[in-house]
Amino acid sequence: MSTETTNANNKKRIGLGQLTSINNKTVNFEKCKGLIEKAANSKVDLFCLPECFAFIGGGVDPMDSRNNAEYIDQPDGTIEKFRDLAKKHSMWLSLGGFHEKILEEPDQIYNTHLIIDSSGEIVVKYHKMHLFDVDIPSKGVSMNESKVVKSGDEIMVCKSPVGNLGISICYDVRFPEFYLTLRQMGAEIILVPSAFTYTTGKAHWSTLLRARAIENQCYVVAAAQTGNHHPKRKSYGHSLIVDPWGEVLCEIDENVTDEIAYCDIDLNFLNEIRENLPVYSHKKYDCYNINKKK
Ligand SMILES: O=C(O)CNC(=O)[C@H](CS)NC(=O)CCC(=O)C(=O)O
Repeated sequence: MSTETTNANNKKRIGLGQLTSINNKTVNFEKCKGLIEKAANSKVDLFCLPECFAFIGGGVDPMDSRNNAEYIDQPDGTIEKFRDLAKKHSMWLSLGGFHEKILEEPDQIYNTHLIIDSSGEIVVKYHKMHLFDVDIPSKGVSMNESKVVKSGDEIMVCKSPVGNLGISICYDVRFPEFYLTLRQMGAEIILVPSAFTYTTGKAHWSTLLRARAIENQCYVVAAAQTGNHHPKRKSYGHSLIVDPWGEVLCEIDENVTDEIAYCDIDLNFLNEIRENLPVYSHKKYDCYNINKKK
C-alpha cells in the first residue's frame, strides 16, 4: 500500500480552476478537462469550476447562451462528459453556472450549479436565484440576465467528503440573507462560482467573499472566469478560497488563465472559530425586522 496520504492530518483538499470561456463548447471542455486532470494529479477531493465553464455568449446575439443550452441528462451532452471525468478521477466536482434547457419553457433557461460526486452521480442541481439585472451607466456596467434566465427558488446545502456544501452562484454573493440561510441549513463550505464583471469585481469581489466567510464562519470557495471572452466582455478573475477567519488561503491572479489553485481545509479550525466567537448565538432575530418592506 502506498504510504502517501491525501494530505497532512487527514485534511481535505479543495481546488478551483480559472479560465476564459468563449462561445465554443468544445474548446471550453478541453480546457476544463485539462484543469480537472491537474487537480486530480494534485489529489484534490473537490474541484470547482466557474460560472459559464461550458459556454459564454459571444456578445453579438443575446440569445447565444439560450441557443447553446442543454438538458442536464442530454445523451452525449456536456454534463455526461463531466460525470465521466468525476468518476474517472474519483473526485467531486462543483460545476457552477451551466446553461440548462427547460423542457416546458423553450424561451428560458436556468443558470444551474451542479454538484457531481466521485462516482459521477449528480447530487445537487441549484438554479441561480438572484439574477444580474443592473444598469450602472457611470460604471459602464449593464446586464439583463432575466431576459433569458429563469430564477430558481430553492436554497440548497449538501453533504460531501470535504464538509457540508452551501450552494450559490456569482451575483447571489450580494445577498447576505441567502448565506445566513445556507449557514442555518448547516453549510460549512460555501461555493460561489462566478463570472464577475471586471469593474464590479475590482471594487467589490474580495470584500464580499471575505465578508460572507467572516459573518457566516464558513470557508468560501469562489472559482472565477477571467480576462476577455469577446471584445465587449471582460471578467475579473481572482479565484480565491477564504477561511472562516477571513484569511485568503489561495488566489489566482487575474492575468493567469487555464490554471488551478488548491488548499487544505480544516473543519476543526472552523468549529474553533464558531465556538470562540459565537456570533450565531448573539443574534437578535426578534429585532431585525428584515421582512418589513419600506
Ligand atoms: O452570462 C452568462 O451566461 C452567465 N451569467 C453571468 O455571467 C451572470 C449574469 S450576466 N453574471 C453575474 O452574475 C455577474 C455579477 C457581478 O459581476 C456582480 O455582482 O458585480
